[in-house]
Amino acid sequence: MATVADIKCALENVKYPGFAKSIMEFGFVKDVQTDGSACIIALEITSSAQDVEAKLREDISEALSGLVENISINIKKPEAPKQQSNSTSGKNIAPHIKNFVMVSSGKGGVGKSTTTVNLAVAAAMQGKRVGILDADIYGPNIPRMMGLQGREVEVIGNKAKPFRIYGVDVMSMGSLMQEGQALIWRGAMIMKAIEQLLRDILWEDLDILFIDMPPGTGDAQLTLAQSVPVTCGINVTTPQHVALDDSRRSLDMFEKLHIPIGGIIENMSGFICPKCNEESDIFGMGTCNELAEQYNTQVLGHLPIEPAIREGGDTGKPVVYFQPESESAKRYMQAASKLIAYVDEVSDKASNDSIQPTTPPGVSACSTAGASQASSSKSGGGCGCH
Ligand SMILES: Nc1ncnc2c1ncn2[C@@H]1O[C@H](COP(=O)(O)OP(=O)(O)OP(=O)(O)O)[C@@H](O)[C@H]1O
Repeated sequence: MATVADIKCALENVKYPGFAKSIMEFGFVKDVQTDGSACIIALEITSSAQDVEAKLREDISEALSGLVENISINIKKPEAPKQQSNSTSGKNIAPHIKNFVMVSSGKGGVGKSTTTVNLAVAAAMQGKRVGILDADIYGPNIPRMMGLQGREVEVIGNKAKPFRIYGVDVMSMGSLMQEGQALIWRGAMIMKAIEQLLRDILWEDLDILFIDMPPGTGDAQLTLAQSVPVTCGINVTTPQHVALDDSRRSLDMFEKLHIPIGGIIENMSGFICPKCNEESDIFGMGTCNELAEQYNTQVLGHLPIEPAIREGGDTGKPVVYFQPESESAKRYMQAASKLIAYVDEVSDKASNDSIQPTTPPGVSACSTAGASQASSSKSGGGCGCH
């Protein structure tokens, strides 16, 4: 005759799908009742995904198969989120910021930070209250591109004040680390850093916070999406086919995290000669139109290779602000207004309800390691996005 203790002991072996910890360790088992041959188990889980429920039913039945004959499993779970939105009931650690735009790229060096800077300044020039959060922890270039290198961060209480320049509030990991300081980031550290950049910075009430992400798809992206309801993501790519392949991964990530896709910027699309102003094709042009169609999104702009863009980045004088008559500046302005229109359209729908972590605070939801192993956890295994 199985007892409640026997059943609970067997449930210790049932892992929560995608994680290394059991449903008992997570505290998801709320009640167990048995008369020895039949049992009723009440679970409360944080995922609304059908496949998580189905897997749990299967694993629990298997774990109890030799112990009791009749098993009844009641699972309480959150309501399923609407598609293409990330819902208003999820976590938001910076609620005074109206919209969050995640700027991503499949790989490094394609002009993600350059795009972030120029789109943000362009949006500010169009009357929006704008901020830039440089979350590219591996290569924070925003301070140089915004002319903030060497400037001391002002600390008020235990919070840091963003810099204000060209009408934009700016904070970067680069301004908080010593120059040249190299850090090796692990899952739990990345989570903490991203959360602090949102929570411990004195952000004003902003219309849009542009977030310059590290290249690729990893813990930083997932943490951001879990910390605030990201209004939309944009992808920056160059026109070569190899770059487009990497972009697909980035766009897939948005879909997986239920982040609406605001559009694609095709950067280094053609070359504008500074001498004759003629535009010529170098890496290809217009190749991301098909990608945009595939992901049911828009191309925000085709930005040419223009020396003025690079010079603006190197000297901390964004081209959109300092050379508004240049072709690039005009295209950034157009791209920003397209993005603003999209943000206004989807703003109310933003929610991250469906991707909340099921792990305790400080433990990476992407990690298969338990809380006690958090400091040595590697990302990989299961992740918290359902
Ligand atoms: N359209 C462009 N024309 C000329 N130079 C450009 C253009 N876009 C970006 N660059 C230059 O290319 C270099 C890389 O750009 P940027 O740092 O923005 O890329 P990134 O994708 O953010 O890189 P990382 O992922 O390494 O941070 C910079 O020197 C920048 O000034």
